[in-house]
Amino acid sequence: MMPHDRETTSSSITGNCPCPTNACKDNINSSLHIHSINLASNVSPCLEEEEEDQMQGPHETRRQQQQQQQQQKTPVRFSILRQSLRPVTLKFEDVGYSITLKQRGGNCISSSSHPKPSRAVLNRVSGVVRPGELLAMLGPSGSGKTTLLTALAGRLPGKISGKITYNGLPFSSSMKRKIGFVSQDDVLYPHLTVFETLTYAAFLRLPKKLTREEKIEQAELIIMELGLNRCRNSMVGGPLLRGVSGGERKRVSIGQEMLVNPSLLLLDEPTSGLDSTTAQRIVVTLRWLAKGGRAVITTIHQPSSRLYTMFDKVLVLSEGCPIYYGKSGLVMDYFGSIGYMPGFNYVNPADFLLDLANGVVPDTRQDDQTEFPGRPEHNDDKNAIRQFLVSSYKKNLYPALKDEICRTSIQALAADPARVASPRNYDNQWTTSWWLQFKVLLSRGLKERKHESYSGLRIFQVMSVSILSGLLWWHSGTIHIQDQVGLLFFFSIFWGFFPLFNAIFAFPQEQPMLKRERSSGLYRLSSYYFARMVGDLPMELVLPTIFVTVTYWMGGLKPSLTTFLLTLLIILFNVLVSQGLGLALGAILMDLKQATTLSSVMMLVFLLASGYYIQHIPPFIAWLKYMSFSHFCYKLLVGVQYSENELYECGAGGVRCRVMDNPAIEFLGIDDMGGSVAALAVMLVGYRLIAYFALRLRLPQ
Ligand SMILES: Nc1ncnc2c1ncn2[C@@H]1O[C@H](COP(=O)(O)OP(=O)(O)OP(=O)(O)O)[C@@H](O)[C@H]1O
Repeated sequence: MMPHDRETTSSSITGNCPCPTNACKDNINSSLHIHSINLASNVSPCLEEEEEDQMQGPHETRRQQQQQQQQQKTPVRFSILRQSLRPVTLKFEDVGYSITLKQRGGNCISSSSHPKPSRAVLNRVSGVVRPGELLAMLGPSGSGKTTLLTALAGRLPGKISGKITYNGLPFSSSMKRKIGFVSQDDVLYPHLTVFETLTYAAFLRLPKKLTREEKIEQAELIIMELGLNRCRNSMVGGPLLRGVSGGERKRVSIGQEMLVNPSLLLLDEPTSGLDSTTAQRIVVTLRWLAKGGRAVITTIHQPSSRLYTMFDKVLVLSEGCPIYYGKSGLVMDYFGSIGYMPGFNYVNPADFLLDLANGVVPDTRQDDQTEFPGRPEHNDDKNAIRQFLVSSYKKNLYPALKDEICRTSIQALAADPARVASPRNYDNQWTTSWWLQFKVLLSRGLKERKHESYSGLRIFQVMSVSILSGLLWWHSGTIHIQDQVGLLFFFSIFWGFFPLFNAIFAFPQEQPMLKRERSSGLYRLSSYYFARMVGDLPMELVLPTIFVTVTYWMGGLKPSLTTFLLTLLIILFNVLVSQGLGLALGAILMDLKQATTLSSVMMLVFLLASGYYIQHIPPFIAWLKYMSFSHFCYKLLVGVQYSENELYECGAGGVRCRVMDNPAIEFLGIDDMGGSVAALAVMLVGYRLIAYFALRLRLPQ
């Protein structure tokens, strides 16, 4: 399984392999090529598949043999993960972080009777991780591991004290593209399959110079590497949709970040909830990634002893304070030197470390009569033990660590002349072009939302309302002009409400994914925004078109194709404006409850102020109608339906009246149609601009 082990065994055959891509032409790429053979031919598929193979009949086996032969004929693969393109040395010095307490008396660290308004979550934590090293952060739940990891990834909001540098430089927008961050909660699109998720990630993350096929190939390699082949075509799933298992989902998250070919990879509990074999497989992969010149940091809960031995360094936290930082193999010696020799029950050093970090020393050999100054006499005083461990760290390990940090600063500068020669190299451009980002995001959005957009329920909702209203207004005719005007008003209101409430969900629902991907600098906000707008269009326009077609002709409106088409155009215009308002409200508030409440109030105001229900609105509040897109839509609909000099039957015995004399139409006024179109156009652009800038403010730059 360990890829770098395979590398040594198969390098001898590189000379014979055909070189399929341009990328293979130079020396660097020929080393990628070496690895490709390993991955393509030597990677053992996941265990389940091997077992399945054994159970399959000869026909299946023959098919697989054919596939293998086919594979041998196809171009040999290479892996971008073979080597980090720009190794990064991460240093963190005396990192501190506090949170403000919202409620009084919630302080679990301070024993003071006067609770402080803030609580230290991290307290002067330091360390260095060089390319090629795998650092594990251990500590009890709540000890600050995730907080530190998030700080190191440059994603922690608020003020962080101390210093965090990457090759001696502070966090920058170019650095964020070199960091892979796997959070504890898997943020993935539930309706995409494993293969689709990783392929879209490859399209967005891998550099322009790779072709589409090469990017797909990289996604395939990751699938093989993480043992996801069996579930490659299963939906990822989420809280409301059953998909792949939790462990598989975690591996998909890791795979996504591996596709950045990160220089620095940070993982928050990547093995949680996994069986020990899969956990080991993941740590082996992390180790391999580290050996490819990356700095890898992972938090981990209770690693088994065989996992523990794979870590190069360990950082142990206890209530935000470090109690050990150093080589994983020296941990027992260190704690032995300060008076905590592990007893025979501690086969796993991680168990021993976690007990100590909790202030528990139940099974140590303290009967050796050696004096350890300061060591608490009573093993049941957890706070005293923790304090002793923290002060021992400060006395014994911290000075050497400071030295190491200092030395690393000088080495990092020497090892990275590119930075000195051309600091601007660091401000690199986007990995992919705007157009490619747009295309990928559009395709991904369409796939992810097709279930929602084309949901039978939604179609049923619109169709049933259209048929019902067609029946209610059945062949109304101008003789009942008031009813006809009512139908036009209903058009403007229904197609104001419906798109508005659908659009409100767009950004709040996608926020976690957007935050994650924007933090990694995957794409421009504008490419995402346009892809979203365009992706929503088909369904936003198809449903009202069907609705209007059915209801217009059933409702007996003017039987003129031109009038029908104009009516349809006005309603589609209204739909786009209303959708824009929904997007803006969603982006500003980013809270579904607040957004739906506010929009229902707004729509109610628009409904009342549009001029259909109340025709004598007091002048001091009459301006409200100018805020209402429904008012302009209603006015335009009436304007195209009736002409100024048109007559209609207004009484018994064939009495005819002017349309303009009808009180509702007279009050509305059907002059100045151009003004209404202009008002809607301003709203169409304005709401979308507001939504865009609100998103910019809300999301990481
Ligand atoms: N934004 C926040 N608001 C309130 N408390 C916070 C916040 N961020 C961190 N904390 C607190 O800081 C402490 C450290 O949290 P953190 O998530 O870093 O711990 P952890 O070691 O990763 O825990 P676990 O292993 O359970 O994930 C916890 O007590 C947590 O409640």
